[in-house]
Amino acid sequence: MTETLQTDVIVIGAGAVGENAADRVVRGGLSAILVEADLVGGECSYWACMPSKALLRPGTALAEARAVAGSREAVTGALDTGAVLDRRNSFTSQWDDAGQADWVADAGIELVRGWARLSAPREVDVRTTDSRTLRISARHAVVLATGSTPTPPPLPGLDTVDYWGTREATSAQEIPGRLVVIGGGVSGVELAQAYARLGSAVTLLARGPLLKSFPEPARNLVEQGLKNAGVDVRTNTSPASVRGADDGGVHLELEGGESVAADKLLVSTGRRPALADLGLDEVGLDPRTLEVDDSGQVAGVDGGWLYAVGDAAGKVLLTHQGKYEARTAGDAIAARAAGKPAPASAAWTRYTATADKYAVPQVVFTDPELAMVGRTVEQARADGLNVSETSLDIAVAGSALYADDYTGWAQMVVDEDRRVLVGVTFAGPGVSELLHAATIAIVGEVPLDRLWHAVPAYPTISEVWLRLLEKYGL
Ligand SMILES: Cc1cc2nc3c(=O)[nH]c(=O)nc-3n(C[C@H](O)[C@H](O)[C@H](O)COP(=O)(O)OP(=O)(O)OC[C@H]3O[C@@H](n4cnc5c(N)ncnc54)[C@H](O)[C@@H]3O)c2cc1C
Ligand SMILES: NC(=O)c1ccc[n+]([C@@H]2O[C@H](COP(=O)([O-])OP(=O)(O)OC[C@H]3O[C@@H](n4cnc5c(N)ncnc54)[C@H](O)[C@@H]3O)[C@@H](O)[C@H]2O)c1
Repeated sequence: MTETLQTDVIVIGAGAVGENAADRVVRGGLSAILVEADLVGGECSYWACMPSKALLRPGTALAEARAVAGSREAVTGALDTGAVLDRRNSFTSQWDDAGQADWVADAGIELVRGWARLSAPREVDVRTTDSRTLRISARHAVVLATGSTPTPPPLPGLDTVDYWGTREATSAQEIPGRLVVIGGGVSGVELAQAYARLGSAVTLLARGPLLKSFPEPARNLVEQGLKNAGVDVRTNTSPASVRGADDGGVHLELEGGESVAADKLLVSTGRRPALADLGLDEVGLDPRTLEVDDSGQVAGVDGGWLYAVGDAAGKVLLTHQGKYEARTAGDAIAARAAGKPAPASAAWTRYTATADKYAVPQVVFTDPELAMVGRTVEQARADGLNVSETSLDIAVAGSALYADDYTGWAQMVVDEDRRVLVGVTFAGPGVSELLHAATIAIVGEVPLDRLWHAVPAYPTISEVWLRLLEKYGL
């Protein structure tokens, strides 16, 4: 028998993004049901951001202690692998979502556990985890916050071997002796370095350069950091086939004729929005061509009741940006339900995720870190902007104090017609905490002549801002 429920807004997917969307509509005075098929908290909490950073941080902390004379002499041991894994396990709450489910309840959101599918406009059927069938109807909106799924490469033999995706790599309880990683994107480089520092002999295969979308001097520093950690980095290298080896591991033939043997294979070759088996066809939509506007609303839906946010929307696959989309969509839903105008076309309103286009910050948490916000020179020129580029090595009193032989690089991209920043990149130890200043300068469109008055404290790495502005000509 089908049970029925009614609410104002149904949110499908209780990852970080779905949680925020539901929270926002409840804060806006509406009721919300949040449907989750797996763990409340989603990928970021249990198999992505949190565990991957927990695996990286101890290696970075140890390397930073070794980079300073005085503390270097005090470091006599190696990483304690068991303690690293225990700390990672505690960051994922041992893959138990009770804490997050409590947060959902405290936020006034109703949680339904099960797999949700659209069955009609504003209507969702849920096969619950305890095998009931629910039909939920929404008075105002349905929000897709279903995340993304990995896209494995069409590699001959891959379906015959037992390989890791990022889920297995972030939740593993043992460190493989030899690990081969396919994919030179952010997941690939972060996990390659984490495992190398935890004791694996790691080979990283990238079909092009590492971290292709970042400025070359910055990604070169990360590549050197990986090599310093012992990773065998092979750029412009693709596997031709893989098969199981007699010792229980894997054997890869590379396109150049070489081969690599390993105990484990990690495939991290990207992700795509998780829109399959959601019933989109039931409401006349093709999951392959979903168009989502700046307020999260899906195009071509009568009455505008369908929204998509976070990885599911496919715009920017980052937790913080997805949560921002969730806040803007949640506010837009609440405003529209109250009959207020919430146009998606006006930039920088609380109903539009404008920063998705101009000011996305991202940190690659390797050692050294790579932190970038906004556009590269190439992206800005492709957008028709008249930009200049100023770059230099990070060499200020703060960086010298931070680490002996500190090596870093910084770049700013300036829109010359408006004399404002449109892109900033830092690479080097400890630069991730410099990034938010750049994000504020870009979002605030702070004129360079005013930025000149933002004096960095002495002696911090932030003094690189002063050097950049001086080199620019101020
Ligand atoms: C290894 C790795 C490391 C990363 N590190 C970072 C990082 O450091 N910083 C960062 O910003 N981003 C990072 N990311 C990206 C980040 O994990 C994602 O952008 C983020 O998790 C997306 O959140 P989401 O809520 O949109 O999706 P998800 O977290 O995937 O949540 C979607 C939820 O929907 C549920 N669901 C799907 N379909 C249904 C259905 N039909 N019915 C019910 N429930 C359903 C799923 O079970 C899931 O819980 C990383 C990604 C990876 C792979
Ligand atoms: N620190 C962070 O913020 C962080 C960390 C990890 C992941 N993420 C995000 O999660 C998403 C997924 O990360 P990801 O690293 O899996 O994806 P990605 O898209 O960043 O990188 C995928 C890599 O795999 C390569 N690739 C794709 N198909 C291939 C093939 N057939 N053969 C060989 N190589 C192939 C691509 O060239 C690319 O280098 C990204 O959007 C990323 O930004 C963020």
